[in-house]
Amino acid sequence: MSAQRLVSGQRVELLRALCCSGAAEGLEGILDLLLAWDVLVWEDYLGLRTLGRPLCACVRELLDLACVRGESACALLLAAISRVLPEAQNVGLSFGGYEQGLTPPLEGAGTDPKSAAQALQSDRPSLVRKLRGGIAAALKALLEAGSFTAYDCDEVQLLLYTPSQQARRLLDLVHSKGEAAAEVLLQHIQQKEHSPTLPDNEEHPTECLLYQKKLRSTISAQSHFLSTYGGTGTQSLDDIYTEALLEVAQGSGEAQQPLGLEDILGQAGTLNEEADTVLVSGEAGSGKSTLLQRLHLLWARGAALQDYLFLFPFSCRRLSTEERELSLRELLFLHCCWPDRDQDLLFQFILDHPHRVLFTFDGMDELRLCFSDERRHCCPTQPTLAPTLLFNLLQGSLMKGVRKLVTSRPEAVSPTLKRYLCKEVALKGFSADGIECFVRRHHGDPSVAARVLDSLRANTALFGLCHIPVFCWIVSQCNRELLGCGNGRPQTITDIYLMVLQHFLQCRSPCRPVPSLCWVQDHVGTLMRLGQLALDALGSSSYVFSSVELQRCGVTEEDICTGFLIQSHNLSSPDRKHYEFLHVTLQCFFAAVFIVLSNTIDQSSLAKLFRPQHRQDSILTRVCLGSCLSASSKQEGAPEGGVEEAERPNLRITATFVSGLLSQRHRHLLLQACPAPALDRKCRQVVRCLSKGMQKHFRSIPQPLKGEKKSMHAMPGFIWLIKCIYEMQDSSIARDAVANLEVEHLKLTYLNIGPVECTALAYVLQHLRSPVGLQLDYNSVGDVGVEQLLPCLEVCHSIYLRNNNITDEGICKLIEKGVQCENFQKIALFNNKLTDACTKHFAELLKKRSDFLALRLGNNYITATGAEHLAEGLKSCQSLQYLGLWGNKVRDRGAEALALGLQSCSSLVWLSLVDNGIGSTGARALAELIKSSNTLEELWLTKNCISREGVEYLLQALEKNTSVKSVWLKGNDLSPEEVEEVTQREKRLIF
Ligand SMILES: Nc1ncnc2c1ncn2[C@@H]1O[C@H](COP(=O)(O)OP(=O)(O)OP(=O)(O)O)[C@@H](O)[C@H]1O
Repeated sequence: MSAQRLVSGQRVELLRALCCSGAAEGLEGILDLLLAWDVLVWEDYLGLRTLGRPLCACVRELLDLACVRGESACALLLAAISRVLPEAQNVGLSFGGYEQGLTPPLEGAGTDPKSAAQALQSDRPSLVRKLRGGIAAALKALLEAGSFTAYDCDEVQLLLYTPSQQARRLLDLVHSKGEAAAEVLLQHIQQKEHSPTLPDNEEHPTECLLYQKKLRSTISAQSHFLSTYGGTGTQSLDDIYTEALLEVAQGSGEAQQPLGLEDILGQAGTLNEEADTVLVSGEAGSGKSTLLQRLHLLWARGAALQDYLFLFPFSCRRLSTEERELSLRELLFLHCCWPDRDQDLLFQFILDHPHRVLFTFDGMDELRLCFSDERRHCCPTQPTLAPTLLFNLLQGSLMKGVRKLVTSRPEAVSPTLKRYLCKEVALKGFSADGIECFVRRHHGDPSVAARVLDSLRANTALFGLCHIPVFCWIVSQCNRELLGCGNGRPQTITDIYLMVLQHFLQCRSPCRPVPSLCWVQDHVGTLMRLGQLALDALGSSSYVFSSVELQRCGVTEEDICTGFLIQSHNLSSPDRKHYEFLHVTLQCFFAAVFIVLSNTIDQSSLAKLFRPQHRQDSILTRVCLGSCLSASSKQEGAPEGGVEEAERPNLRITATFVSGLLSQRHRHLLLQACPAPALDRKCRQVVRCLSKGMQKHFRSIPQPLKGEKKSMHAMPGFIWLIKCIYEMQDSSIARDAVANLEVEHLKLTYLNIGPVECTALAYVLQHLRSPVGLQLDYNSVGDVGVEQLLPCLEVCHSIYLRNNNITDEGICKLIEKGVQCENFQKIALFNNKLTDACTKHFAELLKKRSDFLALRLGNNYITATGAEHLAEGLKSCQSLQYLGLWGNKVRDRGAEALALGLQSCSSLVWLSLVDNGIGSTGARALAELIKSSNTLEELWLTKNCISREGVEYLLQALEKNTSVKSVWLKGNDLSPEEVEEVTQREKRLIF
């Protein structure tokens, strides 16, 4: 098809692709290329620029202009679009081969430009890339040469421009100034290219290198040891660090590829080219701080991230304790590393080279305030509050262009912050292999490691929990308790934390080295003192305690010796010690112990802990826990006007522990320290709260529209309630909780559901009274999660597990169970890691279950062999209505096998073989299927390699078929004329 027709025929799609992100970067990049390739002259460009104009209007004008200019302009436009737009935005666009076929002139390699101004135009795309990290230095050169005025410089550096826009604005201004200015700029760029290590400004490399050396050795010393376990500091990170699973946060719908550590700051998964902040999100204890620590260590050793001359690590926990106003300069030098000399020069160098600097901020969720972009602060030397500095750095108003790496729990990432993210990477904890590797590293003695692993494999719920590194660490740490626990095998998070409690109290407490059955009673004082400290602080998002705070709660030296509190090295000085809990989840656990054992917690406090926590509730939360909050945390008061307090995911974790502690299984322990009536009362109240919480969710279910299923879309709070119920380990509570849930479809997509959540979900949902469709798409269920879900498969008529990292191993277990489940009729497994190995099992399922309705296996790794196995099952299947194999590789042989297998199937309504490498031979076989079927309505064959000959078979088959409504054929091997011709003959062929 001609390029002109492709452009005019796809006008709507092109408009959507170029405007959907709302950012002008795509269009501007295209204009750069078109200018360089002489498709546009300067006047065209000025007319098409986006400055101050609606993006869509500019795109429309560009499309019109290309069409008017004719075929070669359109061909180059298509080539430019395919080069510039990210793949996700190109989906569905057809470039008709123009993206490769017509080779545009190489940037800067065409005819030799006659003048510097022409060189700026023909090299424009690469100049934009080169300039965007060094605007300040280029302006300085132009200013010094008298080509630019201070006013020009200000105009280029307007805050509202992205770095690329600043670079373009600079080039535009140079163009308007003429040849002399262009020469200055080119010369500056050439000089810069000859000194690649320290671009822009070479004046003070020695000072920079000296500071870099100091920074490296400081960071290396800080990150060498893992900070956990009693602060003994003896576990080196090199010995214990285990790779965890990292993925681009979901949303693209693409199959997830695991990322390596260096990919975090690489291109993969970039959503917003103009933003400089990368977020690593992960649940509590998933290893975010440890991952940052590893990156810091590697940088300090020169083993990773070497593009960055300086790395400045920050802890949000520490920033939260910073009460002074301070400037960016003070923040860097005081919080990270003090320069021994030439501070002014060094700081100026840092400001001039933002792209060579990396800031990391660990634990955004621990800041007391929510991210806000309302208070602007742009001056690097003017003091302000630490959170204001942080927020302005993240959004790029301060030190634009500097790379930021932030970690946070997912709940604490607000939509406002998301707007400033370049990309989001999800940290998913350990894989099954990772757990094994960690346990082996943790135990010097291989026989102990083997026994721990055996006991984990024998207890799948516990194995599921070990995907979260902090739980894996506890389980490994407490191997003696684990291996000796006999029947009472740990199942829940509370079980694990009670195990570590017992371990520390018995092994580390100086006063009672002999293990005792009454260990709670023996240590009740310690528990209450540490519990009160933990709870007081949680109410005000405090995680670091001064000696004064310890004294206020009566915490003794002996309590500290138990090892739950460690000295906070960053904040302690010889005369002022500060402490923090070993891990924040342990702080939550101690807070829960206090809530359960204390007689000062009244009913309303407990009720409020279980309320859904919205932001506006956070002040309330403080009030609700007021009875046990100490004076100091109350005094902190509300934040300054306009800034919201951060959410408190830790209160949810605390509530989960409270539920677990009140479970009957732990009653004997708690009775050592609390009378039964008090425990009964609290337990009854928690059960009531959980039940009420569930009812509230059910009440929010809308009445279905006519013809639709009654469906509930669960929010994160629902999963939390389910986890609390699981912690109670009482099936009657689980049964009552869902007794009133009457839905046909339960949607639990994008909720970070991993194996731990699957265990809890299955525990509760198995009690549903009528079968549901369980939609778990876009989570991290994995093979272990699938196994955990099996108990509730009985009540599922459909299960949707798209994009969940599931392999043949997990799916085989699911099918084995599914074959026996009466209600089970549909499964969707799009975007997983399935291969031919699982197809025999599906064939068995189809043979044995005469009422199975839908099998969707799109975007996996199934080839012709797998299709042949499936076909065996299809031969005896008389119920299947939907078969989806989009994005596999069954090719002609597979299509033939499937078509043959489906010949006798009198129920099939919908078949998708999109993008499967099928040619005309396959089309011929599918034509036979069309002839024999009187149920098939839709056949999807988009993106294959069927030629005109293959389509002829389909045409002839359709002449004899009345049931088929459409055969989708876009993206096959037909010329535009052929497409025209066949659609004239058969309207049901859709291109
Ligand atoms: N990659 C890893 N290799 C070895 N151990 C790890 C790893 N990640 C985490 N751990 C263990 O788990 C503990 C908790 O991890 P970490 O503090 O990094 O989690 P986090 O995600 O930052 O938690 P939170 O959000 O609650 O602060 C660590 O102290 C360490 O013992």
